[in-house]
Amino acid sequence: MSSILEVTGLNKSYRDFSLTDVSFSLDEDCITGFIGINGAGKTTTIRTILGLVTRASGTIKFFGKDMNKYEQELKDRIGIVLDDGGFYDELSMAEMTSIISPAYSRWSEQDYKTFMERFSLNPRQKIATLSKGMRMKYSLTLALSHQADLLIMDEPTSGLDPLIRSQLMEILKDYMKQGGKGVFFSTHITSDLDKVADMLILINNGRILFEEEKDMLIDTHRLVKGDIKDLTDETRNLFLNIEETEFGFSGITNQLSKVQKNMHDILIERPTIEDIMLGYIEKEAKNNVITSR
Ligand SMILES: Nc1ncnc2c1ncn2[C@@H]1O[C@H](COP(=O)(O)OP(=O)(O)OP(=O)(O)O)[C@@H](O)[C@H]1O
Repeated sequence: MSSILEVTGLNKSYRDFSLTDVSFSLDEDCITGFIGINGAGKTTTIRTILGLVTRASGTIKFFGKDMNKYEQELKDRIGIVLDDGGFYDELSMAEMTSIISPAYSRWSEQDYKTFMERFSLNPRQKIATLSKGMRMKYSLTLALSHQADLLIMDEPTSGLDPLIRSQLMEILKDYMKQGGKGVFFSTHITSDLDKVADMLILINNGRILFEEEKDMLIDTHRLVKGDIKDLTDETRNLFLNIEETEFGFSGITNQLSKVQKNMHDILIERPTIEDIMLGYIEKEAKNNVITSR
């Protein structure tokens, strides 16, 4: 499998936030979910790898080529969906499209019309009058209309109703069927990824906490529920996080066999992506408290 994007040692600082040594890679034929809570650094990472904000250090290679040297050629091959879209509000979608489409060497008027119809968008409607969801659908239409080899989307599902969200997931699966393509999309709505993602990358406080195959991640973690009296210093350490209530505890573990050896009368469930994400975030928060003491 060849690499579609390689990000190595990316650093970027704002006054109160930094991306620290962000490295990851995307393989072709993979849909990768870029997950993290609000303010984790998803948008900053995406904008930085696309060269929309400057970086302090790091290398970015799309399709094996350096973004600094081949920016125009590479952007021709990337379908981009950003939250603001960068559109001119006073234009209609048709007028905006006539400005954007010549920038792409493989623009397909047929694909454009198909997606505009699929999303029930009227090309004559002014951009200023589009709802948030319609704006997102228009962005998606543009990204999907120039035979891109990689789709990079920042929170594409935010503002979309559940019907359109599931339609989008189907569109992504169809897009991948062409072969040799890749999708990278950020979201904090992890349920969107359950059906479609192959890989997951978790970012928190500007650092990558894991980059893992989704199925592997779910297979190696379990949600355990049990009685608080079974929690000792030793057993607590077997969990990424623990939530205690008056009825008992629940926690995420990646050491199930040890948990089973040391704890009895427990319920073991398959975790969701969100359970695992929160487990790692809470574990990091706990570690940060310990190291800052
Ligand atoms: N231009 C900027 N100047 C200063 N700080 C910024 C700027 N852009 C982003 N930040 C800060 O960087 C941090 C990460 O923001 P970012 O938008 O990358 O997070 P996110 O993971 O995309 O969040 P969300 O899910 O809420 O969109 C935030 O604390 C934000 O305030």
